Amino acid sequence: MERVRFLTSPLHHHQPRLTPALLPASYSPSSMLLRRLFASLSLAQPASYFPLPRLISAPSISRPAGRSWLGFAGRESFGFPLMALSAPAEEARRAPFVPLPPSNADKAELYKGLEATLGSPFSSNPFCPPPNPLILVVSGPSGVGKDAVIKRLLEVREGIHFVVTATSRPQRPGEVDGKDYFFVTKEEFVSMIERDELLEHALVYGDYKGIPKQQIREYMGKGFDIILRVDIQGAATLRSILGGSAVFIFLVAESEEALVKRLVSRKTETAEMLLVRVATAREEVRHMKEFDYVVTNAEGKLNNAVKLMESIIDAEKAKVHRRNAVI
Ligand SMILES: Nc1ncnc2c1ncn2[C@@H]1O[C@H](COP(=O)(O)OP(=O)(O)OP(=O)(O)O)[C@@H](O)[C@H]1O
Repeated sequence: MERVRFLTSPLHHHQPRLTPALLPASYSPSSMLLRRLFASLSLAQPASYFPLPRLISAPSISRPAGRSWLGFAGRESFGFPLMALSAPAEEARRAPFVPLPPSNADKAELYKGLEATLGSPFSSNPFCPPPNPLILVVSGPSGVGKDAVIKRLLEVREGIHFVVTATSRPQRPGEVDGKDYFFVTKEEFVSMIERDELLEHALVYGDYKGIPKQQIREYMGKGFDIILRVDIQGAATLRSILGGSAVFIFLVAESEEALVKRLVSRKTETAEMLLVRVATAREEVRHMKEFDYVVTNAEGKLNNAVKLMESIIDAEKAKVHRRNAVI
């Protein structure tokens, strides 16, 4: 009996398809149509109803390299081959037919066979290039725990650089110059502004604070993610500079009450300073909606806040449409 070979789409391997390139020499449109009809019927009905099961019983599952699956329409219709396939230019472009090795071939043979049939070697290039370094802008009311959360995050996760801010405020007990802040005089700070060395700067509670650009460039160049710790005013300025290229995270305590207790326990502010900070915090939480994420740093739950920060970083790195910050 004359053998007819079939192609099988990877998505419809139960539906063999005839392709013009694999037709027997005796092909004519009418005989083709007849065979097509038989094939369709035999697929639609149990084999016992059909007198020609052999015609399609063992289709050779192979695909010519570079060949479109559109040689024929599906078995629901009996159309002729599409014109595009029979065009001479298209024929010339096709790679020679390479049969697949049998399914029981060893792994290496099957791999090579798939490559040969597809007509090009499998690429070892990653599907997904490495993520861009992130700029994370962390903000929130005074005393919410920005320093505490960032410090712990840096302990548990590698590849993050905390940008040390320059400030003209006096050093607090326990703070280290060059680690917590660069402590400079007001005059020194003003000359940094004049030399355009700061990405952003502001006067906060009577003291200057600003972010040195060079530090960000240097660490992003080494592939580090960058953390910027700024007050709400600073975050708003950075949003206008960086737009959607950075990730803006708003840190809150679980309640105003908890925030005040935390500030009081820190014992670093006078009563007047506390009053200003608490009143300012009331206003600041209204700006939460201008951030990308909000992280609650609840009393005694510092680690939970840090875990959430890590999840945000992971999710940002898995984004299809990536942020691309340039300083
Ligand atoms: N989850 C938490 N539970 C209990 N105490 C915390 C928590 N997070 C931070 N603290 C404490 O709260 C106080 C304020 O924290 P921190 O200094 O980190 O706040 P901040 O937001 O950086 O404040 P500021 O903006 O005024 O510098 C610190 O004494 C810190 O140890």
